[in-house]
Amino acid sequence: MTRDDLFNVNAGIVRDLAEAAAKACPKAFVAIITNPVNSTVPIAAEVYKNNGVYDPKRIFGVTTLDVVRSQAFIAELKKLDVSKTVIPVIGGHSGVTIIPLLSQCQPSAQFSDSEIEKLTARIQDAGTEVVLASLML
Ligand SMILES: NC(=O)C1=CN([C@@H]2O[C@H](COP(=O)(O)OP(=O)(O)OC[C@H]3O[C@@H](n4cnc5c(N)ncnc54)[C@H](O)[C@@H]3O)[C@@H](O)[C@H]2O)C=CC1
Ligand SMILES: O=C([O-])CC(=O)C(=O)O
Repeated sequence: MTRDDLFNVNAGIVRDLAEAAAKACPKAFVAIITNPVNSTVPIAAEVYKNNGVYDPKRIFGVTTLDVVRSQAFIAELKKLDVSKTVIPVIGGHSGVTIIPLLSQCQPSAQFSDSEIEKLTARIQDAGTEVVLASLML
């Protein structure tokens, strides 16, 4: 089970909320956290397009957890102060679409090829572990 399995229920909820927002407050900044984020953001974008009010600079997917987890894993590995570790993460919010920019880590850190491989996989899979755990409750 992954975030994609949440699609059937959540797609309709996001569509209806986006429809209402496109009509009531088309200029608002919309931050979409509902999973699967990689699909719910495009759904909202399509609804806004259908309403003739789409502005790509106003619709966002929330992926901050991927940043926070990257910071925690890197600080742990490199014995850094997590509160001072900064690591940009770009892309989406699922598996290989989550792209931690390890070379841009601050303070700067050196990673071996094996560390890059393991860290990247851990960061990309961490959220899926959370989704799985919440479904087992
Ligand atoms: N992008 C991210 O980093 C994260 C995404 N999420 C996603 O956020 C979503 C919510 O997660 P939680 O807050 O943990 O769940 P939750 O179960 O605590 O809250 C869900 C809320 O949605 C409401 N709801 C249910 N059906 C609805 C409908 N038809 N219309 C409007 N509201 C409805 C429920 O009453 C409940 O208050 C999930 O899709 C989860 O996967 C959660 C955490 C992080
Ligand atoms: O839906 C959730 O609670 C989990 C999630 O996206 C994450 O931890 O990245």
